[in-house]
Amino acid sequence: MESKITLKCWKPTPATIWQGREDTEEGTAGYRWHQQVQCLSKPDWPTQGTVLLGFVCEEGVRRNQGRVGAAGGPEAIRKALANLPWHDEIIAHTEMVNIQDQTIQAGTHTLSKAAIWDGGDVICAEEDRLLQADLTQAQQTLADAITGIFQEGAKPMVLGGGHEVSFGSFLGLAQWALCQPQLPRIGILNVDPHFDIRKPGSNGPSSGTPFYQVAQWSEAHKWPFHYGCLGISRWSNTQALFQRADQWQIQYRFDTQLSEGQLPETLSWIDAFVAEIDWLYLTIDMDVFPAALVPGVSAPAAMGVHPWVVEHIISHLRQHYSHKLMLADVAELNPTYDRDQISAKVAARLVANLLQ
Ligand SMILES: N=CN[C@@H](CCC(=O)O)C(=O)O
Ligand SMILES: [Mn+2]
Ligand SMILES: [Mn+2]
Repeated sequence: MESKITLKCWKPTPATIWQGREDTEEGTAGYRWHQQVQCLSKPDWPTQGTVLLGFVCEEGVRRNQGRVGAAGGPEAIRKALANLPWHDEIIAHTEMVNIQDQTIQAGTHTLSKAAIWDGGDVICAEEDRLLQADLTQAQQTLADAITGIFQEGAKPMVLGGGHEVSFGSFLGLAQWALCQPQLPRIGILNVDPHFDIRKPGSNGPSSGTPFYQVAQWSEAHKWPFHYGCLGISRWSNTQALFQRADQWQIQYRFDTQLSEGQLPETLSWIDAFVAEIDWLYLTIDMDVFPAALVPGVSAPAAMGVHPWVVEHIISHLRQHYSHKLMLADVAELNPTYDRDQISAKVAARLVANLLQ
């Protein structure tokens, strides 16, 4: 089934992005991601596996007075992913086609979990950047793509884009929740020094407002607002934001509580958060990491959380809550300010750790 997304806002990924080293002497055991990921030429979603979906958008960052460049995030993440070693079962390309065409009989293969498709990009068109409607339209297109992927039986993994990606990601999962016989409780876990609960200003929603928008949407739909933040910096949020976080009973841990030594407490905090929900949406803002390690972001953090800690969090979620972890995205990678692709490589590792 072709999903009803606005094709004006969607582009397939050129297969040429998926390039890298080839260790031919090792056979398939030497494969990397570029030898396994298959690009979809149309938004005609597969019935299994994971679909990488880019959100080519920095309009929210611009409106939030940030350094633009995050629209280049999805391409930079794909290029960094391309050369990573593949750590799952190998699927022959003909089998990928067959999986998509559903011509393989059920039970004749065990490879469906390993399939990773490149589902192209949702675009916030450059020529229309000054129009609020287009950010909203891009977020809605992303949401519809996500819902369509779930409907077909696959899972989306979203590559941002500014953190305005999160309103689209949430909406996509929420639309899928509304299709369920019993409404699941959705929780959002944001790994970020910022709450991103600013009130939209006169220029509309931005990268600083996504969870304010989620809170409003939830209130309008009489849904509870389960929102937790890991890595909040005292020095990256004003009193107004802390007051709103308290008023909305947002649960959070500070960056100063996220050292490796404090992992047991952090993982217990996560256990308590996840116990209250049925579906988890994980969003990782790349500006949570120290700028010295991850310089390629819109708003760099002076100190931040070490990537090891975030990798531990991902392993914990995968090990204990893979049945609840429905959706993840990575936001705010800005290749314009990157150095030797190191930020893109950190983002790619996070994505790879979430999937393999
Ligand atoms: N996505 C969020 N961005 C931060 C930006 C902070 C800054 O520019 O320093 C925020 O709105 O709080
Ligand atoms: Mn953010
Ligand atoms: Mn942030």
